[in-house]
Amino acid sequence: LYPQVTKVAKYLPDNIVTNDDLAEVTDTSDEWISSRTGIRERRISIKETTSDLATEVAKQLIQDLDVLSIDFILVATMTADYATPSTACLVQSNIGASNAFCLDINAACSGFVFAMSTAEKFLSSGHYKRGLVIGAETMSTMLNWEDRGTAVLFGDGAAGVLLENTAKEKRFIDELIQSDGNRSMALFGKENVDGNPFKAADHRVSTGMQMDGKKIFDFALRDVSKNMMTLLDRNEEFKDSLDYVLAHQANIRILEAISKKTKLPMASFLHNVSNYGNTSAASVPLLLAEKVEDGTLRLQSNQKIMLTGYGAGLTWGSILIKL
Ligand SMILES: O=C(O)C1CCN(c2ccc(-c3cc(CO)ccc3Cl)cn2)CC1
Repeated sequence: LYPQVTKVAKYLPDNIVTNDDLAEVTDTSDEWISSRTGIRERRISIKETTSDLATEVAKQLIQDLDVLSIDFILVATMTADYATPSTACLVQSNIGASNAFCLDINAACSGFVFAMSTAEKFLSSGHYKRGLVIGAETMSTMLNWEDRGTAVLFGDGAAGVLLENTAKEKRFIDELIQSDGNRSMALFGKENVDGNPFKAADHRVSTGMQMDGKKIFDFALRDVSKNMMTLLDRNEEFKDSLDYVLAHQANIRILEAISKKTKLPMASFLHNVSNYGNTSAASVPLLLAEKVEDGTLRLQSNQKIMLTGYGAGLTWGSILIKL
């Protein structure tokens, strides 16, 4: 038996922040944000942490399951509650999955794709049968709210899948997972750890996300398009009949540009960035969950999809899946 997606779930903080709401707290406008990114609103958590969001997803995924049958929990996040313990361990405690091993994966906006690739190897090894793979972020905790160029792009949210060895034929068809650490400083951020009074002033890094938008845009257009085409060119069956691309939802303009460069029709690029902004590792699973819930995608349908992540690291990667 082979690994397959048997359930999807999503969870979003209630608090909706529109572009106009942002225009009241920083020097921006609905026109600037929506014309350049396609984003109209996003969720900003008031008191829920990343582990709270991930736990709500996990609770939905284990419904009518024996929680003790969960072999592992992977949480893809760059906004973990703590450096340690992992957010995955907090989720384990919250749902009582006492037989699972748990770990976080930090591959920024490629996190969910990297975690799906990792989970598939755990399941294909024959050692494990069932696992949760969740992308969860409270990006609002790491934004530099003085930098209107980045603070307006991101949002909070979580979504994930139940993966089980229940398929009679292979459904994870192929993958191409890449990184380039040489370009790490094009997009980076950290928590405020400069409280240490002994730290020399010139060793203090300003907190929050810092992004060279142009460099990242060009990276996404060049490297991600090449990744997708390389993968499709070596999988004829997919190339001719790919149903949908579920790519990281950073910016609608980048999806349009990738569509043009790869000659994959824009209609095949599912998108919901307008409602959630860039939720980093949560964006691909959030799109997957929404499109299953609205019937565009159907589990066990044999629909051919490509999951694609790209972001800080730099990291990027795609997986071809038959649902
Ligand atoms: O048009 C403009 O002036 C600006 C130009 C800069 N923009 C950008 C640039 C980069 C990203 C981005 C971010 C990540 C991180 O998850 C990953 C992938 C991408 Cl492509 C999103 N927006 C916004 C509009």
